[in-house]
Order: sequence, then structure tokens, then C-alpha cells
Amino acid sequence: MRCSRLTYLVCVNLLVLLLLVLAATPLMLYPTSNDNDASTTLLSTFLVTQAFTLTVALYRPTKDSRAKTHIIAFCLAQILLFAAASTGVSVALSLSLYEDSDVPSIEVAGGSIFTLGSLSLILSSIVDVDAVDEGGEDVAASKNATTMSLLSPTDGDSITEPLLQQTANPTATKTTATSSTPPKNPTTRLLSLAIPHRAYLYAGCIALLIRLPFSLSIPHFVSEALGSLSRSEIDTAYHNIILLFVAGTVDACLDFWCVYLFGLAQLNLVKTVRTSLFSRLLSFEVNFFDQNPVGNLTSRLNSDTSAMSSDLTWFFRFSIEATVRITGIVTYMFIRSPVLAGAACCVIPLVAIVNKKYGDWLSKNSKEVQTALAEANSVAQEALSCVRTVIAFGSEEQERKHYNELIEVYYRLNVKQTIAQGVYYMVISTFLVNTVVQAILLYVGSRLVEEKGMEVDVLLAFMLYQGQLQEYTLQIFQSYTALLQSSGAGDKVFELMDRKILEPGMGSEEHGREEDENTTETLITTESPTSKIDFMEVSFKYPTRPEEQVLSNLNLTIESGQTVAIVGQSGCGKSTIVSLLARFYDVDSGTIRFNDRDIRQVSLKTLRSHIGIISQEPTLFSGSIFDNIVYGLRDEEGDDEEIRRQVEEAAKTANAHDFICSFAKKYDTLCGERGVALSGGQKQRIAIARAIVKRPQLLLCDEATAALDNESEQIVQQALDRVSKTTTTIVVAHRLRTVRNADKIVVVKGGEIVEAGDHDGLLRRDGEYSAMVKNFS
Ligand SMILES: Nc1ncnc2c1ncn2[C@@H]1O[C@H](COP(=O)(O)OP(=O)(O)OP(=O)(O)O)[C@@H](O)[C@H]1O
Repeated sequence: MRCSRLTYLVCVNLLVLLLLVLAATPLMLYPTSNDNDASTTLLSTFLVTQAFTLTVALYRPTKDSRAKTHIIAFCLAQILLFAAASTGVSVALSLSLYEDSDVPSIEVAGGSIFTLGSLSLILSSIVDVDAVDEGGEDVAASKNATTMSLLSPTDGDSITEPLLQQTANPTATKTTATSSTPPKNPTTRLLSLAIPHRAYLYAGCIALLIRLPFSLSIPHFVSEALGSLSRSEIDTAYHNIILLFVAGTVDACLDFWCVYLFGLAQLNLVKTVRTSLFSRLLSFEVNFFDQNPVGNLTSRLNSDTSAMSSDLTWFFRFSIEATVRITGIVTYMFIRSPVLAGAACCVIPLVAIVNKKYGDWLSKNSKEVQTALAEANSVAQEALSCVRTVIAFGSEEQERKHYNELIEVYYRLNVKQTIAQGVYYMVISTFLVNTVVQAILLYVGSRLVEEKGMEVDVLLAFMLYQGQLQEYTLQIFQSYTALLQSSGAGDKVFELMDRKILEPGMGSEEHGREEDENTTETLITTESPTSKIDFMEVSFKYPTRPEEQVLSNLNLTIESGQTVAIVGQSGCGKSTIVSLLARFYDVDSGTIRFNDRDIRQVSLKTLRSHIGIISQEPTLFSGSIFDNIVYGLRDEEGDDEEIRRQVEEAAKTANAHDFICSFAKKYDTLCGERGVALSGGQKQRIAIARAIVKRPQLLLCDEATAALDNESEQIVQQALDRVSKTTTTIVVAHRLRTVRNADKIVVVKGGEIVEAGDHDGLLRRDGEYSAMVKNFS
């Protein structure tokens, strides 16, 4: 395993710390007259080593700017530590001298070294050493630009900046949809997500900072009150009890603001991440959804976004609170007894190391947990959305088994996590912090009381504060662990955010944006409300199946207002022609022209606003019939009366008005999920009304009557015939009797057009079409 310079720094710090602790321990326990000399030696060793590690860190410039950033952050923190150390040590030394060496300076030095060492270890564990280790020069170089921009975002107000780091390439040719290289370390990126919500975070921090002195003083007043009582100083005890009550009340009031403001930041963060991710998902091309199960995506949208946001705000709140509390408590402890302070801090370095390891493992495991959950969700979602098919085929047991297997994987990963958590709490929290530290404090404290005449209430205060110190030390580490856990969940979300939007997704919108006005003009101001379509030498393969040539050099012209039927054997590419026209996919070569304009030069929104699509399986939303029909008009503005009139008119044209009016709630009748509360024919007629309510220039009917019985087929066919008089229509059909009246019938075979003409002409020709008609009759 390769080690970065930062890892070496941490190791050197740790080693020096251990040596100094070993050297200081006998001096602290058995002080001699040479203490001052010894303490000076220890302190200067520590400072020299720090200076040495700093020099090593700054020496030899590295090309890896990410590592550089970490090192600079590390060095800055070290410099701050130096400043704090010098001030702290001189204050402590003068205190001990002032008190006539009641507290030997060696104890001050020992305590300071413990604290400094611990702080530098905490710092080292927080700096993402492994991220620097893992990144080779190449990877790091590819990440540099975005990393640096995120470390110092200039426009922090836009959530899209940290979330959407890759914009679409408008001229991108079709490639298999893969995610682009993730631009940066997810932890740093995750942190940058909080930038737009900084107002709440700042306010929360201010409330926290005002609150903490009150909160921190409570154990002091308790110890003072008890100490006064033990000395029978009743008035002083009452005085401390009143102070305790006041401090506790202020603490409680400000606690509300902390919970509220940090909670608000979290809610806003979840909201922004969810809405950004959802809109990103909607801008992906159809091919993306061919490859990614919906359950998987909803899992990312729900559980991953909330996991990353809650852990992130948890990190902000508790890391700040814990840092302030630890600083306050450690300062208080050093002022009252440096030796006891050293004893209280002695396990912190160990906790730091264990926590770093635990955090790294947790980050990896939580990624696996989220993936396992997403897979299980995907299976559940699919089974539930196709529940009728599952029941009809008696596949309940099979689906149950499949889901159980995936949930078992999720369960096992969680069990692993629970065991690790149990071991962590057992060793760190219960044993080290609650048992070892308490025992050390009581032992050292009782010796100080016995041998140096230290007051018992000092020991009492230490016992009360040490609980808080350990609790918040754990909390600061856990908030770091939570951050890593968030990055685990955030990783998958960022993967989707970073995925390039390929044409025909948003890329084309960007492309079409400049031309939007012209384009809309072109499409709308044609003489007739219909459109002319040209397929010119069109070839196409599905990206997920590149080995199969679906269409090859297909040429087809559909005049404005014509009704053209596309027929052919199953799998010959009929529906593909429809999908290409709606730009669900882009052609590999050749051109499709809409009113003499290449559809790749038209924004998707504009193009689709002129196309109505009716498919074999009409998908209705779970709202009312009115909601479903008006869906086709959602972008249009107008008064409610006018919209209602248009909806009813479309329903009448689609032969749907009468059956809608036969329902008690008429247009307000609910359709049920995916329209389950309606018959196939009724659903199809509502789908027709939805497609024509916006008066499209082109109507695409893909096997619109194929799933209906004869009676329903006739009613729907009448509706389609009526609609096709006012628009250009392309009909894909199996039932040849439904296409007899088409202006042109096109026979597709092996991805090519083999015959074209009207019904009578093709029959006379006695070719493919004629054979198909004979087969069907
Ligand atoms: N999303 C897809 N991904 C990969 N291949 C696809 C996809 N959709 C269709 N195909 C394949 O492309 C070919 C043409 O399919 P298409 O749906 O256009 O045929 P069709 O003529 O409409 O068939 P049918 O009459 O049965 O509906 C088929 O071999 C099909 O398996």
C-alpha cells in the first residue's frame, strides 16, 4: 500500500506523542526538582518535531493539488496549534509559578503535550488521508480543476454548482450512456452542498456558540454547590444552585433554536438535492431508463438523498458543538489541574485512530448497504407495479423469494455494520471512556487530594466534566464517521448528477435554446396545422443492442395532412420509426425532417409540443379523468372555462365524452393507479383525448387498437379517423383492416421499406402487403 506524505506526518506525530507521553509519565507521577528542565526539554522536543514535520510537508512541491490542499490545511491547523500551545503553555506555566509551584511545570507541559498531540491526531483523522493515498497522479490531475473550484466556490448560491458539475455537451454524438468521471472527492463535494443553506447553518452556529458557555458551566456550578455544602457554606451553595438554574434555563431556550435552525438546514438540503436529482433524472434520454430500473432510481431519490442530508447536517451541528465544548472543557480542566486534564485526555489519540479506521470501513459498507437496498426496492417496485401479471402467473412465491434474497443481502450488510458498531461502542465508549478514564481520573485525583492537598470539589468537577469531554470527543469522531457515511450514500447520487446528458436529452435543449424562437416559428407557422415528415437514409441500432441493425437507409416522405400506415412483421422496426420521430432515440446516420427541418436542430420541448402519441398500452396517471386529459395542455395558460371547454371537445372527438358523463363524478372520476379503474377501450379513448387536446401537427398511433376487443376497436378507430382528418397521422398497425383507408401504406421488412402505396394499389401488386392481407383474412 502506498503512503502519502500526510500519512507519514500523522505517523511521525503519533510516534513523537507516544515517546513524549512515555517520558513524561514518570516525571508526572514522581516529580523531582529537575522538573522544569525536563519539561522544557520535552516541550522543545515536541515543538522541534512539529517544525520538522511542517518542513517535510512543505518541502518538495507536489503536482497533486488535491494532496497539496490537504497538506496546506494540515499545516495551517498545525500553525494554529502552535499559537494555541504557546499561549496555553505560558499561561499554565505562569499559573503554576504564581501558585508557587503547587502545580509543577512538568505537569503543565505533560498536559499540554497530551492535548496538542490529541488535537493534531484529531485533525489528521479528519483530513482525508486515504483519499490522497488512493488518487494516483492521473486521477488526481483529472480531478484538480473541479476540486479546487469546489473548495472555493464563487457562486455558492446555486445548488446546481456542487450538484451538477457536468453540463451536457450539446453536440455530443450518441454514445453508450455511461457516467462521466466523478469530478471530486464525494466528502468535499457533500460539504459544498451545504453552502446554499449557510444562512441557517450560521444562525444555528451562533445560537450554539451563545448557548455553549451556559451549558458548559452547569457541571462547574454543581461541583461548586456540592463542594460548598461539604464545607457547610450554605449561602455559597444556594448561590451556585441559582446560577445553575439560570444557566440551565438559558441553555434549554437556546437548544430549541439549535434544533430548529439545523433542522431547517437539513430539510432544505434534502429538498434541494431531491428536486435537483429528480429534474436531472427527467432530463435523461429514454435509453437511460432502458438500462436503469425505476425502483433503483426511486431508492436513490428517497433513501440516499435523505441519508446524505441528515448525516451532513448532523456533521455540521455536532462537529461545531463538540469542538467548542471540548475546547471549553479542556481549557477549564487545564486551569484547574493540568495533571488531571492530561489524565482525562490520555485516551483521545487512541480513540482518534480507532475512529479513523472505523469511519473508513463504515463508508465502504454503507455504499454497499445503499446499493443492496436499491436493488431490493427495484424488485419490489417492479413486482407491485405488475401485480396483476404476478398474480395471473401465480408468481407470488418467485417474486417473494427474489425479494427475500436481496433483502437478505441488505440484512447481512446491516448485521455486519451492527456488529462493528457494537464492538466500537464496547471498546471505545463503554470500556475506554467510561471505565478506563474514570478509573485513571479517580486514581490520579485521589493521589493529588492525598499528597498535594487538592480540593475534593476539583476532582468532582473533573468527574462531571470528563463524561462530557469523552462524550463530545466521541461525538466529534462520530460526526466525521457520519460524514463518511453520507458520502457513501452521496456517491450514488453524485454518480447520477455527474452523468452526462446525452442527446436526445437536455443536450438538444441546450442546442435548441438559441434557435428556440425560430424553431417554434418554423413549426407553428406552416400553412396548415399539419406537418410534413421526411426520413432520409435513416439507419439505427439500439444503444443497448448494438449488434442488431434495426433500420437501414430508410427513406420515407409523409406529406402534410396525410395518414400513413406502417405495417410489417413483428420486430421489423415499426415502433422504432415512431420512437425516432419523437426523438426518444437519435438516428445513427441519415436525417429525419419535420417541416423540412432536421429534428436534431429543434429543441425537444418544441418538437414534442407538436407531436401527439398514442401507444398500445395507454399509461394514465392516478388523478381524475380531467387531470389526465389536461396533462396534454399543461404548458398552456388560459382561463379555467376555456381549458375545460378544450378538454371536453377533445373528449368528444375521442368518443370519450359520453362514457365520462355516465360516471357519477363525470370528469372528476378517479382513474386509479395506471388507470386500473377504467376498461382498456376507455383508457385508450382518454389517451387519445390527451394526445389531441393540444392539437398536434403530427399524431403517432402505435398499435392504438391492438389490445382492444372488436367493439372497443371500432369506437376507438372512429375517434382516430376523426382526428386524422385534422392532422398528419402515422399509424403502426397489426390489424390490417384498420389501415385500409390510409393515404399510404408502407411495408417494412428487415429495417427497410419494401413496398409503399394505397391499399388497392398494393393488393394489385400482389407482393408483401397482399400476402399479409391473405394471411390475416
Ligand atoms: N429499447 C430497446 N432496446 C433494444 N432493442 C430494442 C428496443 N426496442 C425494440 N428493440 C428491438 O428492435 C427491433 C425492432 O423493434 P420494434 O419494437 O420497432 O418492432 P415492431 O415492428 O414495432 O414490433 P411489434 O410489431 O412486435 O411491436 C426488435 O428486434 C426489438 O427487439
